[in-house]
Amino acid sequence: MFEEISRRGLVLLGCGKMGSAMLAGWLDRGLEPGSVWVIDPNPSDWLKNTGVNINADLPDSPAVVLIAVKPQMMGSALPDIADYGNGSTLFVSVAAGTTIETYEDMLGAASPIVRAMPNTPAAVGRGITAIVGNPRVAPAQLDTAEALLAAVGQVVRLDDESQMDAVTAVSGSGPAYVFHLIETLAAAGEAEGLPADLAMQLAKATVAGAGALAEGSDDDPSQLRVNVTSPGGTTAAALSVLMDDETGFPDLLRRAVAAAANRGRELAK
Ligand SMILES: NC(=O)C1=CN([C@@H]2O[C@H](COP(=O)(O)OP(=O)(O)OC[C@H]3O[C@@H](n4cnc5c(N)ncnc54)[C@H](O)[C@@H]3O)[C@@H](O)[C@H]2O)C=CC1
Ligand SMILES: O=C(O)[C@@H]1CCC=N1
Repeated sequence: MFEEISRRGLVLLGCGKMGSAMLAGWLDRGLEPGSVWVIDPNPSDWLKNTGVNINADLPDSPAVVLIAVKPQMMGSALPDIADYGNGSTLFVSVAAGTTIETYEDMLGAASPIVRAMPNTPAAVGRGITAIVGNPRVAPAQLDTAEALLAAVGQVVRLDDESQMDAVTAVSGSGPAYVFHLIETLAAAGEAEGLPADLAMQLAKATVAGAGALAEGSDDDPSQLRVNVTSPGGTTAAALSVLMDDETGFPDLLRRAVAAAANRGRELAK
């Protein structure tokens, strides 16, 4: 699956949390470290031990340049790869907010550019990434982007770039909401008298198990919820709090997801 990248190379611009999550997944799945060139002024110890090329002379015509710097760093980072613009190199950006039009302005309108939104479970092969390309992206290049990202989880293709801020708010940022759920579920268990390590073990296993059941079951999540809820029992007591119209999850998550999507729109400006 990595043949073209093995031949021409992959340049990773920025290798922080998201770049490392994807790189870890690719290396686990057999990508040769020698075919990866990372540009990052602050390489982590983990990165230095992977065997990839770090801040070294770059290949002439890499198959893919993957952009994983923060949106606010684009102005200073993109000049390092601008020479690849308007050629056969495929650019794939995972930055929240930064639009395809911005890349066309900075890298050349003839550049094939895929905008992607992955998430950090990519590090364990359980990510999900949404992708959309500009008209310069040939079908085979979109397939390459999809194959690269499919190596670290599921991939969905979007009809329209305008969906990207909502995707970012649901699945790009979403792992943080789930991690916060684990933290607060464990803290609530402690408040009910459990030792901290036991509360955390219960919270992590519950979220992981429920996620696996939701993904693998023929029943939808609302039915799975009903299956846990004995009439007049403990779950019903908890859900009366969580499903409260004014203070419960639905309104809270609606506001949280809207805040993330709005921030994505602001970053685009
Ligand atoms: N962390 C996440 O869960 C996700 C992040 N993203 C996107 O990934 C991008 C990176 O985010 P994180 O990895 O979280 O940030 P990060 O801060 O962990 O990583 C950014 C990296 O860029 C490097 N960097 C700074 N200036 C640079 C330059 N001029 N040239 C090359 N590298 C430079 C930094 O040293 C750092 O290692 C962002 O655009 C973000 O929107 C997308 C989906 C999920
Ligand atoms: O917080 C952020 O802006 C990035 C994009 C999605 C997840 N992390």
